[in-house]
Amino acid sequence: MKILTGTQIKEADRYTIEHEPISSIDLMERASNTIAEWICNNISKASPLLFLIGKGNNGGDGLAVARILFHAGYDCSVYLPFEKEQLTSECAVNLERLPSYIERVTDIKRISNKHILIDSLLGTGVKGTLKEPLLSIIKKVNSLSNEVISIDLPSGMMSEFGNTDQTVIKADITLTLEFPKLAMLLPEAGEYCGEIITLPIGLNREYIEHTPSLYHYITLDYIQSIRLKREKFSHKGTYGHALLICGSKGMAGAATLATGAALRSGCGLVTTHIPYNERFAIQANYPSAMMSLDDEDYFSSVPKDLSKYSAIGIGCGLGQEHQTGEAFKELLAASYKQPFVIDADALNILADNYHIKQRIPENIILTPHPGELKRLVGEWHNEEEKINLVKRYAADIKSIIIVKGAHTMICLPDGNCYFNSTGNSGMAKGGSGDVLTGYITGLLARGYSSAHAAILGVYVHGLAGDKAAARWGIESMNSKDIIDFL
Ligand SMILES: NC(=O)C1=CN([C@@H]2O[C@H](COP(=O)(O)OP(=O)(O)OC[C@H]3O[C@@H](n4cnc5c(N)ncnc54)[C@H](OP(=O)(O)O)[C@@H]3O)[C@@H](O)[C@H]2O)[C@@H](O)CC1
Ligand SMILES: [K+]
Repeated sequence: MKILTGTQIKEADRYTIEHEPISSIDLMERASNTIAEWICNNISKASPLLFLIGKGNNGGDGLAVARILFHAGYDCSVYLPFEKEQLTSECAVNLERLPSYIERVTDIKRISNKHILIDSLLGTGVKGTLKEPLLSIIKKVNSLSNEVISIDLPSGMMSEFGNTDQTVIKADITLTLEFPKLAMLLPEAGEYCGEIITLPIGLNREYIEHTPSLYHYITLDYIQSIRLKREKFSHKGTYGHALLICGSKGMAGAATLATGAALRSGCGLVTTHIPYNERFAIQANYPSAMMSLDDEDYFSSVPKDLSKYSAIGIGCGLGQEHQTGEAFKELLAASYKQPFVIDADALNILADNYHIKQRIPENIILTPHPGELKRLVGEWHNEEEKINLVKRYAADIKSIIIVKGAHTMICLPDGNCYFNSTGNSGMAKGGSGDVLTGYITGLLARGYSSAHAAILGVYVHGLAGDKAAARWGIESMNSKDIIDFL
């Protein structure tokens, strides 16, 4: 799913009104019906709803939803801190349509803690730092313990960048219209959204298809469209051979997790290159994997006959011994330009070694967490700068960078960025990255292109994490549980 900018969304709004055709007020009504339907299906009528209304069309949505839910039997009241003359025309029409039985709250200090607050103060129209009276209202709301549901965006949040010092409503749920907005997926302010629910409101398909965007949200439909079929008349040779170069003294766990994940990818064979003394964990846990053994307690010698491997993953638990760096260099020189995944210590070796950066083949996949990313691309001061640094580095090495975190971002060398829609904070634990590296290496061996392996790998890894969280709880789940659900 494309992610359009706030400006593009306004244009899509205008285009839809002109070409469907539909009037602006009817489009607002359609959006409001969709929002109201979601609330009817998910929020009990026992909870009183207090609508916080702004003077723009986001406020218009709030007033229309209040009316629809009132007629559906909800206990609704509204708080409107503006005069009628200040409202946009659609907002004013919806104020006129509001049944007089709906209570008008005049003092925000009188909100009871039983109310669910429906935040429709500001949507995509916000510009710059917040002005009064909204600044004080949003600060007040953030000091309360009430549940908050935001319409379109948590009020105050700008759709793309510039949220570093912005005051934003802290929502528990955000019902966003048509597309998630880029800022919702970035660490700067993404935390303010709570759970993100995307509600289609029927903006013009043709306009959306023809509007260029470098940003995409990964959906299940897209994942299903890129999945490869498994042939009936096939054998293990059909599905590729993954080589993992992982583990060092005391770090056999990382290699074991990567191996287990690669075995779930659908590839035909998995070989793990690991120090001889660390081989037991893999033998005991994953008899389906083969091993290539290193005489040292760390990666020191390139596995024999690299031509038989269709993809190579290197880095999990590797350590940063000098000899490991040398062996990495030899590996790159001896490889047959197979697709690579480079993770963890191998990324740190890459960041510190210009000669290795010069030798890496094109179209490989780098999987840094934020600390490793800084070593690769340098420091940033805000999300816009970070994304630009990542795009530049990906273009420079003509490869894919997976920036791990909430809504993991996959940046392709052509500048397209895909944001993940699966995963949870229970995955922020040791070993999750090893599972991802093993799984993506397996997908590359299985025959996926680098871009598809990265996108599919990240999505399925997050989905497995969500299933592990449902089974064990977000606190208790650990990285090995993710493998069980791949
Ligand atoms: N996309 C679609 O297809 C559809 C979109 N729809 C809905 O429309 C919403 C967008 O509506 P919108 O454009 O009227 O803007 P909105 O967010 O309500 O705010 C505008 C007001 O904010 C004010 N303001 C600005 N900055 C401020 C600041 N820093 N601090 C304080 N105030 C500030 C500004 O006032 P001003 O500064 O100009 O005095 C202006 O009056 C969108 O999010 C969605 O909910 C649906 O109805 C149907 C289909
Ligand atoms: K809002």
